[in-house]
Amino acid sequence: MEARLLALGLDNAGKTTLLKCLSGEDITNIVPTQGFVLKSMLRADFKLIFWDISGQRALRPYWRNYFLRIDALIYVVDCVDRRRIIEAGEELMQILEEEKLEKVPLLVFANKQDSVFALPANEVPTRLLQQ
Ligand SMILES: Nc1nc2c(ncn2[C@@H]2O[C@H](COP(=O)(O)OP(=O)(O)OP(=O)(O)O)[C@@H](O)[C@H]2O)c(=O)[nH]1
Ligand SMILES: [Mg+2]
Repeated sequence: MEARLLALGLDNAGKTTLLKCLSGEDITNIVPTQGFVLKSMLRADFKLIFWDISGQRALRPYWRNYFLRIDALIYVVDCVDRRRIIEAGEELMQILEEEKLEKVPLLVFANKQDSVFALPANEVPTRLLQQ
């Protein structure tokens, strides 16, 4: 069995860190992703293929190039960066308008909950939707 997952979210949200954590890699020296990184993880007889895409504003128009044949979408939100929560919401809304993603399950990952300044995870959906 094989599943293709796409990680999206604003720059600095923590996509690369999350994926490296999942694959048990060192997370001490993570740099902003340039373009995209393809990551493969084998779990028992299950293969997970992750597309880790840059969240930099200039590269966001390219997100849609990865929407084909995706089994799930993980949208990572930096809960400490309250200033950009509306921007994160706007980008998410644009993604959800894509026909190719119509039937694709979405996980919104309320990241950086270890920080005392983080917006609590249960408040994230409402804040993302406020425009
Ligand atoms: N406190 C805290 N910091 C985190 C967490 N996850 C990521 N970070 C930090 O957030 C910064 C950005 O992490 P990245 O994983 O590079 O973010 P990204 O979403 O891949 O960013 P781009 O590749 O530029 O799109 C780094 O300094 C990480 O150490 C978290 O759960 N808690
Ligand atoms: Mg990255």
